[in-house]
Amino acid sequence: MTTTPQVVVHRTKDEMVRATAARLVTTLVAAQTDRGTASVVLTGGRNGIALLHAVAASPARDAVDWARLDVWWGDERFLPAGDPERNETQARAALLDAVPLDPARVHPMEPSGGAFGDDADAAAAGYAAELDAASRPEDHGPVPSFDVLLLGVGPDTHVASLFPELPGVRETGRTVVGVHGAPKPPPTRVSLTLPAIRAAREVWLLAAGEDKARAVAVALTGAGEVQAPAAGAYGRSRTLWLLDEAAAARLPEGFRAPPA
Ligand SMILES: O=C1O[C@H](COP(=O)(O)O)[C@@H](O)[C@H](O)[C@H]1O
Repeated sequence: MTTTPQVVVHRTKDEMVRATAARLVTTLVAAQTDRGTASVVLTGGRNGIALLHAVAASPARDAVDWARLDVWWGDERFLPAGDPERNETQARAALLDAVPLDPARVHPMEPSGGAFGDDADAAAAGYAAELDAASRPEDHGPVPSFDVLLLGVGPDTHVASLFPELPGVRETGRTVVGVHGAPKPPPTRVSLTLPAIRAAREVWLLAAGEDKARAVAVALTGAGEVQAPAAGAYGRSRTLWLLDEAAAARLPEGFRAPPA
């Protein structure tokens, strides 16, 4: 099922990030109230990491029971463990090291030189197996029903490490793929596929800044997902685009949610 995207526009990137941090805390607390546990899929990139810094700085963060949160990643730059460009390294520095998570519930993608050596495809298959092992009968598939899946939107409309026209965005069978020849460095990556992304209850796409305005407009006005991967990212219950004014600047009239 495709959920109709809801577009929320904040005045500035800073407001977008702080409001999204509050929204994330509230959503995770609600999931823990309803189901006893919660799960989040993290993104890298400027906005995704800024969001984690904002959660860390929020006094409300203690409302989350961090020990009952499963943390996954939507994509990873296939680099050695601890490399500053790895999404995991940045997420740990921004938030994860500051909150009392259960280490067994934190699921980074393998680094290069790790359990799968330099084989990104094997690392992808390993992550797919980890997701499969974590999924329950009620998930109806090989991926858990994540509560919130976060995606930064690249200026070329990429999400996770699914880039326009590369094979990963066309994948319909596997839940995780190795990515080779990515146009944004590093060229080798590991990424959830669109079917895995769509297993999430809520998918939140983050974009701020004028360099994202074209991508936002293209993805929301009928582009195909092979040419504009962000167009194919949606959640089972909700798809939210969280923007600042600069990123929303090229959207036609009528796309914004009415002010709350
Ligand atoms: O390389 C990546 O880029 C995207 C978007 O990043 P941004 O800095 O343009 O917002 C990000 O979503 C992805 O996780 C990351 O690996």
